[in-house]
Amino acid sequence: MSPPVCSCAEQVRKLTQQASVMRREIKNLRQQMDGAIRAHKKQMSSLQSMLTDCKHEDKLQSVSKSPTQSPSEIKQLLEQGRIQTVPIGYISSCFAVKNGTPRQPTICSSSRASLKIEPSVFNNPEHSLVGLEQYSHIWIIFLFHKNGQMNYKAKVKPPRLNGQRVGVYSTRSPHRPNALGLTLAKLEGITGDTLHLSGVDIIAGTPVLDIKPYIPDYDSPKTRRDDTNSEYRQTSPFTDSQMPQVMDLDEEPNISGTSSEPSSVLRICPAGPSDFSQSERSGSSDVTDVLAEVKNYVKQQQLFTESPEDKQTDSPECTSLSTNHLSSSGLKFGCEDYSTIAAWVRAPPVSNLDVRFTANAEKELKEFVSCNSTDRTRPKFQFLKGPEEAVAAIKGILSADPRSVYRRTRCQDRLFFFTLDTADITCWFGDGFAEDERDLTM
Ligand SMILES: C[S@@+](CC[C@H](N)C(=O)[O-])C[C@H]1O[C@@H](n2cnc3c(N)ncnc32)[C@H](O)[C@@H]1O
Repeated sequence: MSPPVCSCAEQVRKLTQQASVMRREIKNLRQQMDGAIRAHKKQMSSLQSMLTDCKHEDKLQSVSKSPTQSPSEIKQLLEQGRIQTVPIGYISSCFAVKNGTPRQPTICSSSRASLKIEPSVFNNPEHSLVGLEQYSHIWIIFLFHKNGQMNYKAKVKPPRLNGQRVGVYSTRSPHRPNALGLTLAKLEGITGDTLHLSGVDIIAGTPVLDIKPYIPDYDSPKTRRDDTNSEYRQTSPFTDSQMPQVMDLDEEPNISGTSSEPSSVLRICPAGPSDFSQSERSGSSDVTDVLAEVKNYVKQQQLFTESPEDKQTDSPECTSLSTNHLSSSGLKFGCEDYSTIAAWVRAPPVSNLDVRFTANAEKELKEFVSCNSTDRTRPKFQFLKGPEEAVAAIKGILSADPRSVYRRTRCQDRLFFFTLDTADITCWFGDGFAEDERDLTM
């Protein structure tokens, strides 16, 4: 029996109604979903911009502030000179530890190091170096991070002053408030985000806070180096009789001269091929020279303080200047344009030391190959380009006597060890001469 027509039509009507309800529900759901998607998108975009802000904030924080500081606090701290610094990179160096590291870069121009700019400081660290390749030298501002307890005193005893105290700010001592070091290094080249340097006095792992190009026009006042009267411009607080007490600072020993006094002559026997075994003696610097220089200096000072009426200016360093009249301070205009340094820095009464190599050390050093070598059978330097550079570095370091005053004056032990690049150096300091039976070891 077939169903009645009316009930079928009724069913169709009900189904049609249900379908239309369902369509409405679907439409509603779609609208809700669209709304949700829009809201989600909006939320995502605001989250994204928050994230960008956070990243920017993080970067700023990582460079100059602690995470807890707000921008206004940072501004305030900056104005007070109390910002927290963050290294722009860390030094890789042929000097692993302080012992045996030259006291100034000029002592050891063949030393090598590199500095990679931290990616946390710039998104593209290599961009920060664009243009720097045009300079031959850069200033490196770094932290003496191995100063231990950060002790510092107003007066320090530089090693080469044999116990004498001077004001910390008249020296380049690492032990100073803020423990900041300043080195003028040679820029050998740049590859990507990495600077290749030579002539450094900085140990491996040293945090670098800043680098700047060396621009002689800005950084170097006129000197009398190219002038035969240069010595006359040096200032010294010491009289002739005091002079011998002042035995140079460790900071800038004069490396042009070698010792002429038997008591200070060293014979050092760690490393070096035979053709380098005798130090090339260049120039001479002894106490007599320094005293003569100081006498000249004192003479010049007297000339400066006399009035023009008393004395017609004919001092050697001023005759070349067109303005020879006196300033209000009593100094001649023009003369003060020239830089002056303490006499005991420019020409220290302490002579440099002679450096010699034993045959065995020469032989062992010759075994070393350059950092660029592919020879795996021989000991290889990590930074140095070969034995010649190592010899130059060793001579520079030892001729300036890297020992502490205590070690030099109180210890019986004349042996001294240090590490240069991948080579361990053993040497012997002696009066006049000494033997070295030790080997250069890797
Ligand atoms: C006398 S300081 C001079 C440094 C720089 N040229 C200056 O004038 O500020 C050089 C000595 O500092 C020491 N030194 C180097 N790097 C250091 C570091 N990261 N922490 C502590 N001492 C360091 C080494 O012993 C080196 O002989």
